Order: sequence, then C-alpha cells, then structure tokens
Amino acid sequence: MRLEFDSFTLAASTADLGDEPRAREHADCVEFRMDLSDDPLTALASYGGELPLIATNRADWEGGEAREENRLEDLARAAEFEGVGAIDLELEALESGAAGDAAAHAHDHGTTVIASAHEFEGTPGADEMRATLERASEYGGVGKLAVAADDPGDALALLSITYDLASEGKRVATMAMGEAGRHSRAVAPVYGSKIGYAPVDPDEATAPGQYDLATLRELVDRLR
Ligand SMILES: O=C1C[C@@](O)(C(=O)O)C[C@@H](O)[C@@H]1O
Repeated sequence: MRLEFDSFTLAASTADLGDEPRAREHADCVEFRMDLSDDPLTALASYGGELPLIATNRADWEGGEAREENRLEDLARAAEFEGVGAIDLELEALESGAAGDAAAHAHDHGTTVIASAHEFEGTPGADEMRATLERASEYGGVGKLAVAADDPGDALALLSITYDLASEGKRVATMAMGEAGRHSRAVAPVYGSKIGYAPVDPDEATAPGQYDLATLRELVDRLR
C-alpha cells in the first residue's frame, strides 16, 4: 500500500492503531505515532486495517518522545510491513547520514520517505524556509516543513513558498502550527501542500493548532 502523495492526502494521527476504523470516514491514511505507542512493532505486525499507514517515530529533539536508541532501526522495520505506505524521517537525520540505512530500506520495500523538518520556536525567514523545504523534497518523496506561527503573516510566508515549490513540481507538505497558523492547515492544500494531519481523537492533538479530523476534511474539501 505505497503512499504516493500525488494528490492531497489527509492523515489521521494516532498512537493507537485500534483507532483506524474511526478514522476511515474522513481520512485517507493513518499517521501512526510510534513514539507515543507502547509496543509499536507488535501493533504494526497485527495491523489489518483498510487505511495505509505513515509510520512516524518522532525524535525527542524534534518535538516527539522517541529516544535515539533503536529509533531509526524501528522505522526501517516499520517500512517492511505491507500496511505501511510511508515512513517519516527527519531531514536532520537524513542530512547527517544517520537515517541513510532506514531510507534505503524503505526504498527497497517500495515505501515512500517523507523528509520532515519542524521549527517549534517560531517561523524562520522565507529564504531559510524555502531552502529547508527544497532540501527535504530532494531527500524524500515528499518534503515537509512545520513551523510555529506567531501571526498570520508567518503562515502567509509559508503558503507562498509552498505555492512556489509546488508550482515547480516539487512534492511538499506544509503547516503553520499554533493558533495564528491554524488556518494554514485548511488552506495549504489549495497552494499545493500534499499532506495534512489531524488527530483521530480531538483531545490527543499531535501538534499545536490542529483541527479535529472531521473539521479538517470538511474545510479542505470545501476549499478546493
Ligand atoms: O510532522 C507532522 C505534522 C504535525 O506536526 C502537525 O503540525 O500537524 C503533526 C505530526 O503528527 C506530524 O508528524
């Protein structure tokens, strides 16, 4: 079930694959947050849901809860499962070479790599965002950038870069986190962003400013 992300794909984020049936009505895939799950490889081995999975094992140095020990090895193993259509690897880990084996393993198994970067401290300047997203889209089948917006102008800058890169044929996914950036989650697909994230359970958001799943689905569908 390879995920190509050639059109907008809505991912329902959860730490519990038992949530998948609840996600089906609105989501195109499930983002399995391995770093928030107790025994993620066992959960993956018994997964029999309909929706393809993005496996994410977010590092603690990038907003998640996974320590480095076995983190990338577990992602590589996740890529072997039939139900996993993509794995998410941090751009920083790809650029340092640490995630090279996991990326190659994903490639061997026909699993897409999402190369992601998160900036929780604010919104970098436009040149830096563009450069990060360009590098990410070279490493991955999709390059993803999430930034923390302090005001709507931050989201506007990110949307503008999203539009430029998508117009050049690059596959990108962007979102501005936080209240000031929330609308970007609904609007970014109009400008070419290929992945959106929303929690299955509204009380279990995986990033600041996320809409609940049904709301994001409706907003995206109405705007396009
Ligand atoms: O990278 C992302 C995007 C995200 O941080 C968001 O802002 O929606 C949510 C995460 O679960 C996911 O891995």
